[in-house]
Amino acid sequence: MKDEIIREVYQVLENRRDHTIDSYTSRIMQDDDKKAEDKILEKIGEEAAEVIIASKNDENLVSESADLIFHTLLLLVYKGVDLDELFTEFERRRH
Ligand SMILES: N=c1c2ncn([C@@H]3O[C@H](COP(=O)(O)OP(=O)(O)OP(=O)(O)O)[C@@H](O)[C@H]3O)c2ncn1[C@@H]1O[C@H](COP(=O)(O)O)[C@@H](O)[C@H]1O
Repeated sequence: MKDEIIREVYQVLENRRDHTIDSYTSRIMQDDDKKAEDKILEKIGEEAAEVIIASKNDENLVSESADLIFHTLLLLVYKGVDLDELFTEFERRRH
């Protein structure tokens, strides 16, 4: 199933967090305490703005949304949230 890619990427990000390598996600998560979190939060802010612009211009909406979702997942991994917590939250809201 295509939606398995989210779980797959999440696992890669957890791995990057726990086993440092020379890569974008690994590097951003290894920054000292507050700095790492601030960098990820800054990216989320930028990507959110890019989604707004993409929507208004009817251009690159899928790609910009993927960037925003990706960086949100990165934040959850950095903060130690289990992916199932996110899925459970969506299930809880389902009516
Ligand atoms: N899905 C993504 C993904 N989406 C976006 N990005 C990166 O996020 C960064 C910021 O995106 P931007 O659009 O802001 O690009 P930019 O303006 O060049 O960014 P800056 O670095 O200059 O801020 C870029 O370096 C993108 O390559 C991603 N990097 C990684 N992944 C996934 O995460 C996994 C682990 O990544 P690595 O740590 O690179 O191995 C990969 O296998 C992928 O599946």
